[in-house]
Amino acid sequence: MPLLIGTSLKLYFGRERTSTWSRAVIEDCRTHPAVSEGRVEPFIVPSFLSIPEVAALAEGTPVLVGAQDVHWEEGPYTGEVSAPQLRDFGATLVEIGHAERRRLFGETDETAARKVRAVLAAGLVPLLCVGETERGSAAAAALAGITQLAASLRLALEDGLSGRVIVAYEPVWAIGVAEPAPDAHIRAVCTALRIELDRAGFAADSAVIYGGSAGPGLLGRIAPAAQGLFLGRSAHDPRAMRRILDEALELT
Ligand SMILES: O=C[C@H](O)COP(=O)(O)O
Repeated sequence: MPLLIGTSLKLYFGRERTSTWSRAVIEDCRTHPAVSEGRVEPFIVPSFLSIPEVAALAEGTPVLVGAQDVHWEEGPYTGEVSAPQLRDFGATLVEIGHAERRRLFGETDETAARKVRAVLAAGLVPLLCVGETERGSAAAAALAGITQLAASLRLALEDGLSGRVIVAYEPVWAIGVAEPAPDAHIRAVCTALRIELDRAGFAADSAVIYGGSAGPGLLGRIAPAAQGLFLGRSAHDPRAMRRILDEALELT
């Protein structure tokens, strides 16, 4: 299985920088042996507004394009974006339940569950974020993550939906800081989440990846327990993405 390596641009870049950055990163991905040999599946999650442009740039390459959020219904929901719209505009991944959306916009495991169901029903891939809020033991973090994962998959499983699911383990206390969580902590929690995800019976190419102040140098210390990286700030410099692709090539 290829490693998944990608980033959400959150709300960092405007139109022009998104475009310049995406061109550079997609070109690197197109030509890098880690990608062309199928060892890495890269992904980019820009703002909604840039999805059509980034999807057009990524066409014909293995780079997946995602959305940072979704609504679970269609109809009278002013300001929202639906899963079928995202599909029509070229997204294949949909991020759900990021810590910033939980903290700032009141999202819960229940709203995550509705979104996972809507995304799978539209034939898209949920990129579901889970992670404990406080720093503690790996055992407590694994239990919290498994509980969140089970709650977020509940509605999709009840409806008998299948497909690929990507889980991003992002301990909240390790997002936006100087260092990622300790390697052993990441490995232990990702392993526990992977067992739970496998138990749920989604597609074989489902994966658990790590995010939270991740950057060059980390992948070799946490793979294969983590099957990839969800990058934030470190990916703003396309050279960092390239370095991580180099590291993935050495590993696989
Ligand atoms: O979506 C990405 C994560 O929230 C990580 O962001 P960060 O690497 O800037 O901490």
